Amino acid sequence: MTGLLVVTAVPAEAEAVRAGLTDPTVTVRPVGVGPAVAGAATARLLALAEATGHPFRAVVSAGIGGGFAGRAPVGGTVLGTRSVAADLGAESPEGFIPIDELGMPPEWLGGGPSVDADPGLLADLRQALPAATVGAVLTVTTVTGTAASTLALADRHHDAVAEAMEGYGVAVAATQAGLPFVELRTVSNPIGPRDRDTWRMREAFAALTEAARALG
Ligand SMILES: O=C(O)c1cccc(C(=O)CC[C@H]2O[C@@H](n3cnc4c(=O)[nH]cnc43)[C@H](O)[C@@H]2O)c1
Repeated sequence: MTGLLVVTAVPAEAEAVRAGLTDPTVTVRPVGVGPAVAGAATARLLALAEATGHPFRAVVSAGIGGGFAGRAPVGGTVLGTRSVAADLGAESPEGFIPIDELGMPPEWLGGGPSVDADPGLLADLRQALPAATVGAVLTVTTVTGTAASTLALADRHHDAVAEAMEGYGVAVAATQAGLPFVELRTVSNPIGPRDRDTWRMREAFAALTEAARALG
């Protein structure tokens, strides 16, 4: 049995995680942006590891993300209680309808539109990262960039503290492989009207390196 698989979206996130690791059994791979490519690439990594007799024991979706104002500060660390496919559903004149309210059976969704973090893995990371904000992390395929959509998401998900673009896809891949999963994010920007000048990538990458010390 090999160690933990940590997947990030982009190589810069993977480098930030590697810089903080103290456990040599942790494998870090950048798998691409968005839930589809990240989920497919994670599934392939897990299958290859299994086929070569070195299966991973757990999967972490890690990287930077946006934080909901008042819930997760820029520069801070977030541990996901669950990863939610927040824009999977249907628009209607009355507003967004989540996929699970459209009458589709959960098995068509790989278990449902939200995957819970493994309780043991989450508890270990909470202990190692006591300052982290703990709550749901939304997975979106479009970065939220208006006040109206920020409000709608925050209203729909009272437990949500952050959003990113890969967690749910990686969570489905881990779950289908029967492996524990958790999402770890550091906050690079507030969620809201798009203003690239407010993004604090350097702080978020530094926080990711610090948080990675807890992995393994
Ligand atoms: O949005 C941009 O302008 C942009 C340009 C170049 C690079 C990036 C990234 O490296 C983002 C990678 C990764 O970050 C996550 N992320 C960060 N902030 C948010 C957010 O507010 N909402 C959703 N996702 C966010 C996401 O997981 C990306 O894959 C960005």
